[in-house]
Amino acid sequence: MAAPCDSKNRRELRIFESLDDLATDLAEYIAQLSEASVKERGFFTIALTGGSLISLIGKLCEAPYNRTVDWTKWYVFWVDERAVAKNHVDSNYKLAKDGFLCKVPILHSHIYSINDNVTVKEAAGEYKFAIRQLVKLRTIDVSECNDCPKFDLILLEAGSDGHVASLFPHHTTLELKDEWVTFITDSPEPPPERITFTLPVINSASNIAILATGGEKAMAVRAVIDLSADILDASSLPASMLNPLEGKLVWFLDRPAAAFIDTGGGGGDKQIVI
Ligand SMILES: O=C1O[C@H](COP(=O)(O)O)[C@@H](O)[C@H](O)[C@H]1O
Repeated sequence: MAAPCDSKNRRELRIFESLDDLATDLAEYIAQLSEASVKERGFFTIALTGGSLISLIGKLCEAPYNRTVDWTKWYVFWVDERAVAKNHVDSNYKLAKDGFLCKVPILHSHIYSINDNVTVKEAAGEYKFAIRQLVKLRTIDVSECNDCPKFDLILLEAGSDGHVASLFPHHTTLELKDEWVTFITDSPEPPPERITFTLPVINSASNIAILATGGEKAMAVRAVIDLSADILDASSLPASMLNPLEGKLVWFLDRPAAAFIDTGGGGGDKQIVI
């Protein structure tokens, strides 16, 4: 029986002068987590998302990481997927395959993409089943707080409305406590049908990295980071509901996205524990 855990809410902000600086630091951060997980558990389980994230992890495909990362120990998942064919321009799988997976030697059998040939309900069920099998084998670690899968790293990107994965403001999916994976048919952003991890799974990860780049995300970033304690209705801003139970949350921001938060003045790349 899992014991409830108190969230330590360990959060860190990393703010970069350029996207190139951000991408360099992000690649090093992922490579270090991969090395630590492989050393400790023999595997590295990572869940990807869509958006600009994939191009920002591109430096992992280059030297030194293309040689130093133990790619054969990687297991790749998706935090969310859109219900479109795998060769569709909106597919998060296609984005990751073309921009990242085809450039590194991850084993094909370790890539857990979401079925695009069945209904979203069936795809969510199949995906949950696959994850459950890997939890039983301890390829995916398990949270001692709630028996949820505990991914080594979940990568997210905040939308300008504060959504993360396919968890949108005020949506009932934000209330799910017992489901690992769910589906929606009414996404406010196209396409309407999507499959997504729930908050309990995301918050059970050992590490959550969330990216926000560009000025159009600055208001949402400010609301989550500076004002999160004052938000009366957290569901208006799903990114404010990221609250790792045992893990660590790191925000990767460029200057435009960090424009409205207090970074203590001065320029240069910054790392702030909050
Ligand atoms: O719809 C989605 O959006 C987010 C990123 O938001 P964007 O506004 O920067 O496009 C993405 O992370 C998520 O995987 C995706 O399905």
